[in-house]
Amino acid sequence: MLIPPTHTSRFTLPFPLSPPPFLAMSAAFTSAPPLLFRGASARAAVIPRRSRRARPSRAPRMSARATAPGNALTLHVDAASRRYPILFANAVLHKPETFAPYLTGDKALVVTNTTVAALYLDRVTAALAAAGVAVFVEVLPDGEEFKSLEYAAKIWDACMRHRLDRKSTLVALGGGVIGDITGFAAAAFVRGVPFIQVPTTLLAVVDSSVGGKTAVNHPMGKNMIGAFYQPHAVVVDTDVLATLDDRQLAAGIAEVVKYGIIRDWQFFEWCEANIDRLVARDQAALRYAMVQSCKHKADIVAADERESGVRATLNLGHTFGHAIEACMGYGAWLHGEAVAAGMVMACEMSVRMGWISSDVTQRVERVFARASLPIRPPPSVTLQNFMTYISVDKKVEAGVLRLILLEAPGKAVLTADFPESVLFDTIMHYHQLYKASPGTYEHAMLGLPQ
Ligand SMILES: O=C(O)C(=O)C[C@@H](O)[C@H](O)[C@H](O)COP(=O)(O)O
Repeated sequence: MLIPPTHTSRFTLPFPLSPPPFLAMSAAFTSAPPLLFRGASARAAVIPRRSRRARPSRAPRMSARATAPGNALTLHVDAASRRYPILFANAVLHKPETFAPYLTGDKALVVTNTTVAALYLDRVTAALAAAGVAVFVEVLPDGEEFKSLEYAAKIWDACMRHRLDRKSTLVALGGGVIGDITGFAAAAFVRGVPFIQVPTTLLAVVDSSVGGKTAVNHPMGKNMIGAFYQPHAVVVDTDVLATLDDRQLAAGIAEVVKYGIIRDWQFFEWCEANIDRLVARDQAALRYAMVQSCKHKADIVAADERESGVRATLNLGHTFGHAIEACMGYGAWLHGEAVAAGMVMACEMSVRMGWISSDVTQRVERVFARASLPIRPPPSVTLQNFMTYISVDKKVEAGVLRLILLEAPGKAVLTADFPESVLFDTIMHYHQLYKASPGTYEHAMLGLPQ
């Protein structure tokens, strides 16, 4: 039996929680132990806060170093387990020299999806072959719903079939799903083979390809099965963004804006001022956004590779967002879309805690709305659904729920220092908004499944 610390209040929502319909067979949910809440009075901020009404953050000093001539740019990620480059260039996917420095053995397996294969697979396989390795290919279906153990096993089958060995390289050519599942397959195959990230979505460039979080989803929770496993290189060919559809572009913009919200308010203000350029794919604006985002990510990963502290702030909005993704069925909402709505919810909760003014939430909502991102959770995800998925969030420790909230504009904090009522009220706020004005609410969800 779990004995909670004395200052921790027990979670009071009725248990056992009911699973959403598509998980009705899952006994694991119905036997879930209660979450614990520390409550607002306890000493609980995991990353210490200075004062409740802290000032907006100034731009942090970033350590990622940039090298490379001309239009090309190389940043470095100094993770504790591996140092590796993020290469920015254009029109480089067909060039053997793009990959050659990072290939170790005599074989490479390119993992991609059906959409990306049609666009870029030929040039990547040609470049790898010209770099001197035997090249094999595994093409997965496109979508978050395929980021599962079943599809990771297909990658391992391919590794076995083609007799890959410890020096062989896996190449993840695609967006976040392909990067995460391939990285996970690389981490586990013969206990670890080298892999190269070749992100083809904005979200993968600015977020998932950097930092070594690899994983597959479990029906009960997003990214629940995975490993911290850094790539040997991240190759960003900025030309690939030209083929990205508008929805995918917006999903990436959500993660770009996140860096401003969590640690660099000046960058948020730059995003506010330049959101129309980003949406219009202005090359200079996109490049600036990508480089700034990767610098932030590299900086955080260098400080805290395995998320024992500051790295958790990258999870702003993810507790709510992951609940939306899992509850709606993986793939119904894109990750970036769910996280955008989740970030709005986290801001709203921070307002209710009295830590930031409502003006901050409104500004975040305006930027997301201009990028055609949802700023409301779907009404079909009930309070109980939210709590069911939140109960398996990776930031829950010893049964205590911890969230990323804002203590100031540009200053995120990992904290258990909130009463459960504020969390419930925040979630219920959206249900009340929906009831009061379904039409307006639907507009704020932009036609996504409800
Ligand atoms: O790199 C990180 O750390 C992040 O949390 C970045 C997130 O934006 C990303 O979605 C990540 O995959 C989420 O990780 P998880 O641990 O919440 O599953």
